[in-house]
Amino acid sequence: MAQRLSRVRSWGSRVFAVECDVTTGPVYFSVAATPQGSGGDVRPLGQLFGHGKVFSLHVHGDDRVRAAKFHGDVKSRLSALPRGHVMEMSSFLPNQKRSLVKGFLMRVPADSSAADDALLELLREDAVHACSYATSGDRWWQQLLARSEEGLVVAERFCVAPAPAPEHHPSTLNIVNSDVFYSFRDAQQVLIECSNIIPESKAVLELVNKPSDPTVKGKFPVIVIEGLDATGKTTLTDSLKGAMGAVLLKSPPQVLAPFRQLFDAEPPLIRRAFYALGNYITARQIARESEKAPVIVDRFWHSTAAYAIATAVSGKVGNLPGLGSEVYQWPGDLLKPSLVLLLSVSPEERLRRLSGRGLEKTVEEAELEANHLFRQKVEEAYMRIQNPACEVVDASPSPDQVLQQVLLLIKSKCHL
Ligand SMILES: Nc1ncnc2c1ncn2[C@@H]1O[C@H](COP(=O)(O)OP(=O)(O)OP(=O)(O)O)[C@@H](O)[C@H]1O
Ligand SMILES: Nc1ccn([C@@H]2O[C@H](COP(=O)(O)O)[C@@H](O)[C@H]2O)c(=O)n1
Repeated sequence: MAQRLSRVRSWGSRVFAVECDVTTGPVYFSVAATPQGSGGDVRPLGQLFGHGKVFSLHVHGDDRVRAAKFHGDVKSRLSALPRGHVMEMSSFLPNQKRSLVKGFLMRVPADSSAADDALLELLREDAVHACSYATSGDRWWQQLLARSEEGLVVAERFCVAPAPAPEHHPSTLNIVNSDVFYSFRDAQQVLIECSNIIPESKAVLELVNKPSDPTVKGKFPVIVIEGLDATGKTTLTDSLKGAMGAVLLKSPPQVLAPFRQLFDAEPPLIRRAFYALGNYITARQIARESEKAPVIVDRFWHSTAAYAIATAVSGKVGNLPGLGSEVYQWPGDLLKPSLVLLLSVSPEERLRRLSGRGLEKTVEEAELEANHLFRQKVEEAYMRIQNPACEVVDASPSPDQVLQQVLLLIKSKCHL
């Protein structure tokens, strides 16, 4: 057990955050080997641990690809438990980047034995740390569980105390290089690490590995059109192509289309690295085509970063990293467009356009519809990305009016 604990660096100084309600924010607590003066409101702890049986699980491990895959596996196994309620739970060292470990808090009725069986099975994996919660006297205890011949046993226990909310939401600690990649090499490294378990990674790596200098664009302007789905990007980019005699490119590029569905089903680490690499392929195409004509690009790095940040940061828009944070910086080795335009329509108009189109939605698109908070976070993250920042375009008028408005903007910003 000592060996198991040693892998969880500084367990005693970790803070735990449980997302009970995304609108009110997480409940924070810390643990210590001996009781400490609580000095905080203990009622949320009672509300968290005091109903039925409560367990928490964290997936640690040095192999980040395996840990990411296993985390998804744990979630589906816990979610399948009858009469269970699963909440996101993370543990972290306050203000320490890359210290976040993701996990779950699970509540089941007191008479349920299914959860014990599931934990016993999961604890076969070294990377899993499971705890139960119990009260004695006026204190709550976190009990680290281990497998034994008799079943689950308590190996060690820690006293729980309320902890103050950190300055920044904990999910922001691990965005860099887990959700958003700021160099070709960092994204490429994830797919290299995946090659054994996802053979298609090798084919993607071969497509991106072609040598060239992707940061340099040609003499013609490069205009990126961004926005949530159904804001009119396809309609506008097609019209701009005709009106400007431009070349139309997309990110992810067509060559990655056969792999997209597969990578969309992978955990964020792998999925986001795939989209990041797609931008470098598109950048190469932009560099080549902008030597000959203006280039219009349907989605680029703003989309990759904004969706990734909005997904990684749970809860309210206020939980996003602040304006000026490093997470909104453009990758130093990625070609910079001349202009980025963000199409914006009201949520009602977007839904009208989505339903009018009647196409099948991706899971993420379906979530956008259901989750107002998520949509707000994606739009806010789009607008916080810097250098180049995007110009917001009101895309609610008719297609032709939007086209004329955008042509004028391009003329003035790109000095055409
Ligand atoms: N200015 C507009 N006014 C009214 N309807 C529009 C306008 N622009 C596009 N639409 C309609 O809205 C729907 C979505 O448009 P479009 O496919 O261009 O959006 P998109 O941003 O490319 O979506 P996605 O990202 O999901 O591919 C289509 O049915 C399209 O005809
Ligand atoms: N450059 C990009 C483009 C897309 N994504 C991800 O794809 C989804 C939206 O794509 P559509 O084809 O539906 O427009 C969205 O969920 C993004 O996560 C990306 O990451 N980078």
